[in-house]
Amino acid sequence: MNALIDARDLSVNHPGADRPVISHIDMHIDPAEIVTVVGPNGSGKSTLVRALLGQVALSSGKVERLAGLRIGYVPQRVHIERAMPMTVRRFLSLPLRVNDAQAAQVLERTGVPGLESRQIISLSGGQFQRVLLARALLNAPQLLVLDEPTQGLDQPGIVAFYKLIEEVRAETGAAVLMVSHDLLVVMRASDRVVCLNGHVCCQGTPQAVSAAPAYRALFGAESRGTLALYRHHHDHDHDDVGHVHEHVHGPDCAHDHAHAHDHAKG
Ligand SMILES: Nc1ncnc2c1ncn2[C@@H]1O[C@H](COP(=O)(O)OP(=O)(O)OP(=O)(O)O)[C@@H](O)[C@H]1O
Repeated sequence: MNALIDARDLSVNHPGADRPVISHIDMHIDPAEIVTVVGPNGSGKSTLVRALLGQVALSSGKVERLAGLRIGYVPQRVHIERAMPMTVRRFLSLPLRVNDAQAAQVLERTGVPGLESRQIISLSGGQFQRVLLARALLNAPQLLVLDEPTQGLDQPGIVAFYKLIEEVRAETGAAVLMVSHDLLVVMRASDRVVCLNGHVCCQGTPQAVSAAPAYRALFGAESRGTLALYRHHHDHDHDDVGHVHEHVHGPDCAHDHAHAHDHAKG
């Protein structure tokens, strides 16, 4: 089946920056898969997502999106919307007008039924994220794009949110592209993980990425938790963990080589 998005050799230079924020990235999103982008602050995750959506100018490369692709996008910075005096019902009708039944149904689906008359500003962080997800689902997206959807949620809230995402994927067949800092939960809930630090350090199944030196170097102590998650199951021969694609550094790399030392150490 055709990829929903296929990107080749993507580089983005923000105005005034002395080097590319992201460089030479190849990436694709297939139908119905959950792909999560992880990486340190400032590693270009949001820029990559916006480049895939055609929202930033590319300095190199090409992005192909399936013709007519329906995308439900929840951007990272929605605090302005949140501060506006507005009911949930009205918020759901922006920009796409929906009827009461559709609004009620989508709120039910995202686990926050009956919130229509509540002011956006009065919602808890977890309720607000579910309302954002509800709005993103209204145009029956083939691809949901969620930029740090669990920011500000506590651990049970994070786990519950990812569970909801998996349910939505199973029901609708939508692919999901996420940016996240919740390494442990991401590893459980994703089909594929892309580890970013200006360039793609490594990508593959969660299991393969969690064992990759580049991932371990980038996330240090935090990565041990995700590796342990898989080691736990490795009391038998297990070659089929999927392939990890690691970036090979060259003389033209314009990015931070922090993790290259780890390769050298073996
Ligand atoms: N529109 C812009 N103009 C100039 N610089 C930008 C712009 N957007 C992002 N940047 C810079 O590009 C770098 C990468 O930003 P980006 O938001 O893509 O990273 P991120 O990995 O999503 O970060 P975080 O985890 O903190 O959200 C940062 O140094 C940021 O300041």
